[in-house]
Amino acid sequence: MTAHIIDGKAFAANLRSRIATQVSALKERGITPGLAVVLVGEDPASQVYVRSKGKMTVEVGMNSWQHKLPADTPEADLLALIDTLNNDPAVNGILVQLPLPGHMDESAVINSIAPEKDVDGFTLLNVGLLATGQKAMVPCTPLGCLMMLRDHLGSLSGKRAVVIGRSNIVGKPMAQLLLRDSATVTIAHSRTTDLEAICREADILVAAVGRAHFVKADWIKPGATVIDVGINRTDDGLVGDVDYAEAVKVAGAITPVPGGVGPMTIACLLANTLTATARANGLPDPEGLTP
Ligand SMILES: Nc1nc2c(c(=O)[nH]1)N[C@@H](CN(C=O)c1ccc(C(=O)N[C@@H](CCC(=O)O)C(=O)O)cc1)CN2
Repeated sequence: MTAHIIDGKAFAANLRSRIATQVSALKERGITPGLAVVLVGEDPASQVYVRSKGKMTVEVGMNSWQHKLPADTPEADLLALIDTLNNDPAVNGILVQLPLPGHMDESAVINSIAPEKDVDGFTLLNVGLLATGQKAMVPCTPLGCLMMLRDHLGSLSGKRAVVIGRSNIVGKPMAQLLLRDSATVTIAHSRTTDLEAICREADILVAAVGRAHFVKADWIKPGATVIDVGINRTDDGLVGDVDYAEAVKVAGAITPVPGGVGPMTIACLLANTLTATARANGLPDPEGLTP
């Protein structure tokens, strides 16, 4: 028996089409959501992601602005740009593409974004709101994973979830979201002792460790749902954190790489931009786009 393949590409396309419908409805009320994306430097992967974000923002009917700054831009110039965007009422969402060049203080830059426009959900306020179970902007990648998990499993209540990875962008917020859905959550990482045994207890296994084929098939409980967040460029092309070819024979369901979590990241960015727009205009949160 092979696992059900969770098709993130199709799921994301469906999500974008629902977002486009809700954007049309807002436009009829004279409101056009707008997303500003800032890219500093010429990292090739970041350039691809930013281009893709701009294209999809326009496709769902939103306004899109892209600010591309040279790699040696002084941090003060970037902070000044963010301040301008914070004060522009046409801009509902602001995203600074990561990673930033080494001379910049990532935390200072992120926390200069107005929390209500922080569609990445990375500012301290949004991190704290999520951690305390309050209305927050939720980081896009974990939000996309949660949507796919709920769609596949229904209720997550009581399920044993293991998240491998403790990053601020994926691991920690993913764990918060699973906890919020009443899963029993373990955050593991590359230094966790007995990692394999811990993984084997998981009904839900989220791999976000950033190492190609790190998770082996015999770490997976038969029938478990496996979400692979890894994007690793190798000589064999783009691969995830899970040894997919073997894992697919053990898991009950699994996301592929590419075509799993990645496309959901951008769709959820658009979802967050719509949510930020609704909140800025005193409207209820859009249906089905927030946790
Ligand atoms: N400010 C942010 N920076 C970064 C984030 C983020 O959420 N906010 N996440 C990643 C990069 N990222 C979006 O920015 C991203 C990564 C991957 C994909 C994607 O669709 N991947 C495809 C494969 C594409 C390829 O060939 O490279 C897939 O998995 O199918 C979208 C967005 C780091 N920076």
